[in-house]
Amino acid sequence: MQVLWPQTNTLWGRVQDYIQLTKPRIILLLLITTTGAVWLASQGEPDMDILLTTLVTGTWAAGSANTINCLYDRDIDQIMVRTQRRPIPAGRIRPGQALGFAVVLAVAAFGLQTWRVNVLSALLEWAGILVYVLVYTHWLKRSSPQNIVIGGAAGAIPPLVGWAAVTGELSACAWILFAIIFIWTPPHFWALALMIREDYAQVGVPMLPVVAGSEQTAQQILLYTLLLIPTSLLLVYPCGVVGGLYALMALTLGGIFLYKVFQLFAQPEEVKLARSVFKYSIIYLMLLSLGMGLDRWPLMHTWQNVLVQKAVHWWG
Ligand code: HEM
Ligand SMILES: CC(C)=CCC/C(C)=C/CC/C(C)=C/COP(=O)(O)OP(=O)(O)O
Repeated sequence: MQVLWPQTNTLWGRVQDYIQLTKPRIILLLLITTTGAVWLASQGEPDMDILLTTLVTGTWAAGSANTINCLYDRDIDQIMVRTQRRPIPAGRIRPGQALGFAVVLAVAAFGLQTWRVNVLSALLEWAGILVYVLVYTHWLKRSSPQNIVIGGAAGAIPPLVGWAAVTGELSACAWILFAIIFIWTPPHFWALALMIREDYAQVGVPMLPVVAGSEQTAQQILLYTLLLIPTSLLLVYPCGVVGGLYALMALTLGGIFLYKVFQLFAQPEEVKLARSVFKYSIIYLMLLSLGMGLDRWPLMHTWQNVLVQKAVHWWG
């Protein structure tokens, strides 16, 4: 069968196609979690050069990983309704072009991050690409219903990159940031998979809702969400890198998450509830990262100390 590659005519159309390959909305959230880590590691006073360079190279590295994923999965992406119109399955970008683009992005990310920041953070960016491409996309996605639990480690690497960019090493607190996203990933993804499980079933991808059904998936979502809340608080104690404002935000955001997940647990077949959990998972992670930033905002820190002192005085 002859394959046609209808090219997009205008330059802007081509640029848009390449941007689409990188899954930019997902990158935005990855950058937000990276920024949260940079903020905490530098105690609210980040070096702007380090922050901006890490965000630029993080965009390139994640863009490279996502492009390779689009390339590798082009066979199933062509069949699933959600992914059919992506540039490779729709024939707007050739596989060879996508590969070249991904290699350039990965090499540029490594070079710039090593040159301007440090080699550990650059190596971690490459580790993110390798885990996502080899462990998740190649090894587990099509073979195990636990694919995203283990493969989810890739998406949890950006905070390690941010931390290493500032300190040149990985402390226990960096690993707690990693753990927060690692545990957040199953509720995030399985809620979505509940909504589109027919798509996955059609192409034989063994996502948990396809293999184990809605009830067990909702149960697993609940377990991970229950674990997520105490994990998010480890940054307050024993880490001590954030204080009361973050704790309040983590508890409130976690409480809302748990409420939504309980609703889904009660009615696991209700697609509307799964959609609500999926959308909220994104808002949760955005606001939790914002909470880290706000808590360590220099002025906010002073206010918190004053409030704590007043409270102690009042009670005492
Ligand atoms: C292995 C782990 C993960 C899997 C399997 C996964 C899977 C997905 C899928 C299939 C989508 C729908 C994309 C689409 O409609 O084209 C999605 C959306 C999204 N994911 Fe994840 N995800 C994972 C981890 C993450 C991580 C770590 C982040 C960021 C910290 C993230 C952020 C997002 C965002 C922001 C969206 C919404 C994108 C939009 O509005 O189109 N995901 N995820
Ligand atoms: C440090 C660094 C560079 C880390 C890379 C992290 C990264 C790119 C995570 C992406 C996670 C994600 C969107 C998985 C979805 O894949 P999928 O194949 O299930 O989604 P799809 O079906 O929409 O293609």
